[in-house]
Amino acid sequence: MTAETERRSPDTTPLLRIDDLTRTFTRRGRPFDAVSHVTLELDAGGFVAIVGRSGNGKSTLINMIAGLVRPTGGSVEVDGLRIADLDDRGLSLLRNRTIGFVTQEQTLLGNLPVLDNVILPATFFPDEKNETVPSEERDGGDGEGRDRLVDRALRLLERLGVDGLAGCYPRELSGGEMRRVSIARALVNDPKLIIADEPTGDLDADSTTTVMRLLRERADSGVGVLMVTHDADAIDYADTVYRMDAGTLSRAWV
Ligand SMILES: Nc1ncnc2c1ncn2[C@@H]1O[C@H](COP(=O)(O)OP(=O)(O)OP(=O)(O)O)[C@@H](O)[C@H]1O
Repeated sequence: MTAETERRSPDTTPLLRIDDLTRTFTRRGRPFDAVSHVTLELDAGGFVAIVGRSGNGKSTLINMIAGLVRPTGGSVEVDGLRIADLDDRGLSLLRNRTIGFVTQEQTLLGNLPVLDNVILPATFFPDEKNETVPSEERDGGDGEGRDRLVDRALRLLERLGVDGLAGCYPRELSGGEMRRVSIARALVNDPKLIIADEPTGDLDADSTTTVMRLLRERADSGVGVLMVTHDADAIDYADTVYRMDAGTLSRAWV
């Protein structure tokens, strides 16, 4: 860890700090700010929802938080680490261990059954220090560690009402079932920060309640949750709601 990437004191640092974040794209020769000078802090245990019309920059914002899109200006710090200071491996580790990312698109691996998809994040980086996952579960390999990991994954799948699909392949699942499996995969490593892009897209009312109660519980237990949503029912579970409009973020009173 270099001086620049040294982790700051968790006592003084919010879990997520976004400072003057901007991303400019160029389309048909004309530059525009998809995200424009956004500043936001999220503490451990906080639950923030971001709403806004399609194309207003929400996905670009959360992709910058996850280090998938590089900012044009400003900075993102997650758990005391500046995203811009991390190399590819550092970013992968952060995404794997600190952030649980529920993407808008379906990203389950088609050649693996549901259960293997869910435990996959816990099988990465077997030789790295991992503070969130008990050591005996880190390798996801043979023996007791794998059994516990499988137990944890099955409990999450059960909680989300899709444990009966553990042996199925993604192509055999509906959109809403895939969404719930993706949520289980995002939570399996007990992330400190959950970023969820439309986590209730494709879900019926009962499944929406199940998912939102799970996210709320995680927040109540000290996890930071940042959710992008169009779903009025989902918004009710957040502490604070922001609106994204033409790349800028402001408090929404809903
Ligand atoms: N790589 C890119 N190059 C050029 N323009 C882009 C690129 N990615 C996104 N955009 C544009 O940036 C704007 C913001 O896109 P973004 O996907 O962040 O919106 P969004 O609010 O998440 O929309 P939705 O709710 O439909 O997912 C859109 O106008 C989009 O067309």
